[in-house]
Amino acid sequence: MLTIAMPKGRIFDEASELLRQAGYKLPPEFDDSRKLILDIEEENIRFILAKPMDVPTYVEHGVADVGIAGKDVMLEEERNVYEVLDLKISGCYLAVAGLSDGPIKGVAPKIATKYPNVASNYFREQGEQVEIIKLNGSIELAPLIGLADRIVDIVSTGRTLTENGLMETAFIEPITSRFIVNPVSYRTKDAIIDDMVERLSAVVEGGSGDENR
Ligand SMILES: Nc1ncnc2c1ncn2[C@@H]1O[C@H](COP(=O)(O)OP(=O)(O)OP(=O)(O)O)[C@@H](O)[C@H]1O
Ligand SMILES: O=P(O)(O)OC[C@H]1O[C@H](OP(=O)(O)OP(=O)(O)O)[C@H](O)[C@@H]1O
Repeated sequence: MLTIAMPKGRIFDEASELLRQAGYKLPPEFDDSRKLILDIEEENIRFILAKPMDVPTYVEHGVADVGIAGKDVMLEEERNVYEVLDLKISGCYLAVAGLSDGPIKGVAPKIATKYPNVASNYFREQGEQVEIIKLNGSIELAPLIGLADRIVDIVSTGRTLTENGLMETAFIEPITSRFIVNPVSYRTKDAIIDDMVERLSAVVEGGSGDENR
């Protein structure tokens, strides 16, 4: 059996749709279940439903053989997993934003973010010394109430920035979801994983993936 770590939340619907297009028979109950472990016996697949940020952790520890994770999560977590396919779903990007795009005053400006590693790597590469403040959500609030000078966060439509009077000051990295694999599973379950990667890849590249099935 192959265990796949699926992110709950935003990515889930697009990832399920991709798997269906690749020919995997996921029952309708799959979409609105509260179960955290779902076995699809006819496909010989077990799904575990995880917080998006935790998916690489399950895969690194081998309790999931494969998983689907945002590139943002991969950059933040730096887990020992193989990133084998860009699924090209749930697109967005990481950016720096603030109340204005002028220079920031002070020696070590405060940067609020859900992504402390991404943010500190980015500012180190820029040669800027900053103080990182880790938050778990509503990041855009931080500059509005004086907790931080800038934020590092995901931008998708740009609506959250606009509605809070913030502007993007730098683009960091484009983000899509990735298919990731545990290194040991890649050796021991190569046939089933290769098959899954091929089928997903066919869908991503434009075919339906199950044309010849
Ligand atoms: N507008 C967006 N905001 C945040 N993440 C997005 C957005 N668009 C796509 N994504 C992708 O979705 C993933 C986050 O999904 P989701 O928001 O469901 O999880 P979360 O950040 O853990 O949310 P929460 O903490 O609200 O439960 C990110 O890792 C990213 O790759
Ligand atoms: O550019 P937009 O389309 O507005 O999307 C970007 C916003 O969406 C995410 O927040 P989320 O909705 O996950 O809420 P959170 O603040 O709890 O992280 C992200 O952190 C931004 O705040």
